[in-house]
Amino acid sequence: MDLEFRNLTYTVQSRIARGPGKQVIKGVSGRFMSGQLIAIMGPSGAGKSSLLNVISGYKSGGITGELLVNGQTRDEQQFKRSSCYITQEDLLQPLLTVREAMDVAAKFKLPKGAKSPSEDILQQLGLLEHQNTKTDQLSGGQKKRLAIALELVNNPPVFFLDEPTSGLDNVTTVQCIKLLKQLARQGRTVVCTIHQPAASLFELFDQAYILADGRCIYQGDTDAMVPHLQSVGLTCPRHHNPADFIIEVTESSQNIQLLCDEILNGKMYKSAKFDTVPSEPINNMHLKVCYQTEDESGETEIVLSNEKCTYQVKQYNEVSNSTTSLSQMSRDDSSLAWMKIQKTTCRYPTTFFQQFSILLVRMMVQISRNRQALWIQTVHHVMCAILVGLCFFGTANDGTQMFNHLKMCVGLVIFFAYTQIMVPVLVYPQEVKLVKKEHFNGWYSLPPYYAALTVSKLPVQLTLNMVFCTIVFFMVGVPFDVTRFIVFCVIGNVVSLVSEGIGMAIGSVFSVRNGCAIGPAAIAPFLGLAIYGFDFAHKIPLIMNIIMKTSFIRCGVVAMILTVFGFGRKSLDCKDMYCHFAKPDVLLKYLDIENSSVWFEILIMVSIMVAVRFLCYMGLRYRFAT
Ligand SMILES: Nc1ncnc2c1ncn2[C@@H]1O[C@H](COP(=O)(O)OP(=O)(O)OP(=O)(O)O)[C@@H](O)[C@H]1O
Repeated sequence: MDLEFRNLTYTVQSRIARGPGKQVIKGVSGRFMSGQLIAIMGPSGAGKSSLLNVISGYKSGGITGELLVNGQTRDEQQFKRSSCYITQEDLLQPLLTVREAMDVAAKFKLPKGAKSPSEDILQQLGLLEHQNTKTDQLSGGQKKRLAIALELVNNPPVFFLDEPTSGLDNVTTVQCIKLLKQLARQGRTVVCTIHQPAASLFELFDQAYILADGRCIYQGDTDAMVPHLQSVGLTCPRHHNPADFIIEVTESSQNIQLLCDEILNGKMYKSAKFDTVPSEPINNMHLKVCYQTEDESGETEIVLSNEKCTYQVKQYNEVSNSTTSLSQMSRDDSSLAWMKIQKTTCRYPTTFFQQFSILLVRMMVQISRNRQALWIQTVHHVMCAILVGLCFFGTANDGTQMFNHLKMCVGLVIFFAYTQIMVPVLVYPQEVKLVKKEHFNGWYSLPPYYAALTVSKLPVQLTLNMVFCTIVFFMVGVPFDVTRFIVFCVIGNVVSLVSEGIGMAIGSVFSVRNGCAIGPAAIAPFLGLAIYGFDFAHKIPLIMNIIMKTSFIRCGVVAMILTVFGFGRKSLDCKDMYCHFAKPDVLLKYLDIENSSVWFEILIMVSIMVAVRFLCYMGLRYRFAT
């Protein structure tokens, strides 16, 4: 697939300062041909990652200009199905083996019943011997290769990689770039950003696209760069790395301007194979009519429109003839054939329920293998339950301890709220990055992911909450009644699900650093409203009263008190001469909740839970769209 972009700009809007925004990419043009390995280079902050994100579709807002595929304005949905994006960070599903990760990718990406190519790909990429190693135990280079292998499962014709060599040593870097070159030689378009490669590495690339200050200062064959620089009076010293030299010359803004003007901000392509550099910009060459088709006999035919296009095809054949098998592969990978296949299939090769079940199984396996987290959660719940139980041990029937019972109800609700909000706030930002990558690369859609995420956590969460509630209930000595006990556990679980929803909503939108501060802060208003709502509910205007009733902590506490002291609870023992609150009804009246219904409070909490989980879903959609 040949990619082209014309007069591309990308503007980022500051979240804090208002204004026209910062233009990161400034009207650049360029084209990336299939069968080529292309390096986007430039000094730090030049806009390399931004350009890659824009061309790949990973970023979609704040963009102007034209994006074309095989010369035609591209259909974003269709293009996404034909390309994949490999992020700089090695985002791999933890706690799965290499083979399991590959098999999951194959299940998502291939139609049901299709033979999984996992073994062949692992063999080709030298990962077969590590197929039983967990993904988090792989070395940096192996992780990078696995990230590529996962996307190779459905053999997309376009690969985008953001700094694939970052964090790798020299030997592994060369191996990685050679692998990418091999992928390109098989007919794919492989575009990656890279930071000042060594001279030997630079030579491995077919094309260099150099950016400085958001503008293109060179586009063309890597071996044509030094002659081009010389032609504009910037002579690269002998034995100097050309990749270093071009970055060095960008220190001067005059050089940037000169080079940008020479290359027409990317409209010109410099080729070493041309004796004469084309005098006209490439975008006037009508390259769009140069594409491959497959007729009914399966033969690949090259359709040409003009002489300039013939050159491109000759160059392509020259490369692909170098090995017989690769030329065969390039036929198989004919971009048009790919487009034909993609047009007939929907966005995902699997249905909602298939995606849901694959995700659910994957999540359950990961949860069950995360022994450390399971132990920490279990110990936390049991220890806290025992501590609460010891604080209020056997006092449930003591009429003089009524206010301590109230404190216990408030304490239990706060325990569930804070325990459940912090885990997703800490874990979710990283998970969102990984899920965004998989979603962007067309593995699955958001609804089945979200459904699986919600369901997968329930068994462990509900079990631990039940354990906590049981220990507290019996240690404190609340009179046992089946309904009371079940409702007691239900309230704990509902409060924990609301808090988890709030934590997920925060974690999906904010980074860990911000989330840590926002998490507890998000609970605070509910807590404040709860306290305020108890003391002054009868003294404040109706509207304020309604707002306060939306505090899920207040609902939880009220429901908890109604459960502990309701359901026909008998009078408590009184060791003093007079116990004002020995009769539970007196306490409920004093708290102004004698007419409240435990079911109504639970209903409000369930509504809040649905609302926050919907907010979380919308937060994820927002993150994935930007
Ligand atoms: N969301 C954003 N908000 C504000 N500025 C941004 C945003 N995204 C990118 N930028 C700015 O755009 C410029 C280009 O960023 P980009 O990450 O594309 O550069 P880069 O060439 O990839 O840099 P590096 O090699 O250091 O990763 C930088 O000055 C960066 O600060």
